[in-house]
Amino acid sequence: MNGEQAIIQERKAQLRLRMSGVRGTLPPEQHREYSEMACARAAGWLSHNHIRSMLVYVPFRSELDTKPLIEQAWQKGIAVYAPRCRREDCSMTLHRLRSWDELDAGSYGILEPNPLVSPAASEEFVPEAIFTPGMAFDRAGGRLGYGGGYYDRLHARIPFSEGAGKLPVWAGIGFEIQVVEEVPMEKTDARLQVLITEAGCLQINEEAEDGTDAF
Ligand SMILES: Nc1nc2c(c(=O)[nH]1)N(C=O)[C@@H](CNc1ccc(C(=O)N[C@@H](CCC(=O)O)C(=O)O)cc1)CN2
Ligand SMILES: Nc1ncnc2c1ncn2[C@@H]1O[C@H](COP(=O)(O)OP(=O)(O)OP(=O)(O)O)[C@@H](O)[C@H]1O
Repeated sequence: MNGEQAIIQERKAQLRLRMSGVRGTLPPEQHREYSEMACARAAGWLSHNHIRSMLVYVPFRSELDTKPLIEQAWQKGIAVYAPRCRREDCSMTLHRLRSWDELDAGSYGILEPNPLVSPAASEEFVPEAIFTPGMAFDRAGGRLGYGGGYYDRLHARIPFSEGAGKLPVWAGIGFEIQVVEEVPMEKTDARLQVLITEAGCLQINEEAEDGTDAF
């Protein structure tokens, strides 16, 4: 690790500390209302872009509740996939999710698809949209996760998938209170193309000026 990377990682650690409690400050009623508003925006965005398959996180801790989005997608016949963590190498496998019964407590206590009921999709499979979780986001596509690098690794693998046709659109979905001025980004961190919150759906078009890759 070089000095510049070490500084960015230290800034990320500080931002994680600052943001870790923020989502939890939303009163339950607001948490539910904002989750529904953001999910409705996300569902509208899917329709507008004729998206037929998506990867989406199943919420844990105080994350935005993506269940209304998943149910909307089921109703519209959009194929829903959820990730399963492999802690050994911080990678994720993608599993088709057809009902809530297919989920079990997995890594970190996150509800994940039971692989016996829903086997992993092939490594070549690429969903048309990927909704990422985050502790913080910025308006230039910056995203801060829990620090496992799970989504960065997924991004690193997908463009190189054998036979991958269209690349997915990467969209962050979270609460407006999670949007900060700037998330520190390393070279391996990819930027989101869309940011959806209860307040709006932001299309991020600008070229990054710091050399970080776009999702
Ligand atoms: N709903 C959801 N699913 C997700 C993610 C997410 O952010 N949200 N992830 C996004 O990448 C991955 C899981 N990443 C995680 C990484 C660390 C910890 C965690 O609890 N870390 C401890 C400290 C270290 C440890 O116990 O190993 C902590 O925060 O206290 C949780 C999830 C994949 N699935
Ligand atoms: N493509 C990759 N291959 C290997 N290691 C990677 C890759 N991308 C990121 N990493 C490493 O993973 C670690 C965590 O990265 P980072 O802090 O960006 O996680 P995060 O985006 O907050 O987490 P997550 O994606 O799990 O929510 C860092 O040490 C980073 O160098």
